Amino acid sequence: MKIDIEDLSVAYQGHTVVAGACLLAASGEITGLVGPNGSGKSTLLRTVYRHLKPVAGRVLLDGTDVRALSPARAARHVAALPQERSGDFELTVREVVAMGRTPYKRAFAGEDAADRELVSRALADVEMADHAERRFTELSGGERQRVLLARAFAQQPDVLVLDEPTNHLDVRHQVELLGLLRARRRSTLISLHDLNAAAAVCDRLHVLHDGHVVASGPPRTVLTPALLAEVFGVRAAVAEHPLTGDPLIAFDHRRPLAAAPQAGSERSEQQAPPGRPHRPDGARDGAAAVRAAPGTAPRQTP
Ligand SMILES: Nc1ncnc2c1ncn2[C@@H]1O[C@H](COP(=O)(O)OP(=O)(O)OP(=O)(O)O)[C@@H](O)[C@H]1O
Repeated sequence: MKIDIEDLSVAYQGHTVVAGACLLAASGEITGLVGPNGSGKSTLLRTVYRHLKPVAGRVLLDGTDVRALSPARAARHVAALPQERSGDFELTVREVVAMGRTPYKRAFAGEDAADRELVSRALADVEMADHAERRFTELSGGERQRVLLARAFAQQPDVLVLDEPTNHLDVRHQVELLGLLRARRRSTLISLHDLNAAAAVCDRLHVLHDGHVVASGPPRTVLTPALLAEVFGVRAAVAEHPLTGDPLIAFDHRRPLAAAPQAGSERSEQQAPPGRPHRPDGARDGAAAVRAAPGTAPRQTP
């Protein structure tokens, strides 16, 4: 199932924080949202899982506006791992994961064998099967995150919407979670702060800056030193990962703040200036010009 986000604007108390965003998350692909703090990633994701209503624009699931779906129908299509947590559940881990089956149940209907099997599998996927009978409130932050992810898996959605799913996870569980997402090949829209993780796991990236989508494309063409300087304000080199061949970003921790880009400097085809809406056009994807951050030697990625 694909997600089409068309000219989406979202506001809090009249203050627009996502402005005319257009992006496509293709069926079966992992689509990443990256951007600085406050750029609008969570807000955009909240409109996809219907927590927020846009002031303009639409979110289409295979052409159907998500707001036209009943809550149960929407929950069968979209499972979310939001940043905001709806209270601490006084439930066992297994009961929390079983909540993922609710959209498929008639009122007061209990679990059947198929539900129990799906819940067990979801718990095993996130390595929490041994904790199934523990209280959710007794878990560490990373363990809770994995249980909530298992709940999303148990929901068997067409689309997974994950807001910073690697928060709280140690490095092994981060790697495993992202590997699991790749192995599942389910349509996934994911926000990530870790740009190296985004480069490794995402088929396409959309970069948000001040509520605008300013660049879109495969990680290799989007994550350039120029964009990292301009959008994130950091000096960085982009190399090839020696083990995987993915883009590998090395930040300059000694001089983190990049100088403002030179006026009239070269810009890749997919990169609109911050503050100006970018309309992704898959047909125009291709190798983008790679410009080094100010003060570094220019380099080309393959
Ligand atoms: N409930 C809210 N009420 C008012 N303003 C909000 C609310 N939630 C977010 N904002 C504001 O909207 C803007 C975008 O926030 P959002 O959480 O979408 O950004 P983000 O890119 O996900 O940030 P981060 O990387 O820090 O999680 C920010 O300026 C934020 O302060």
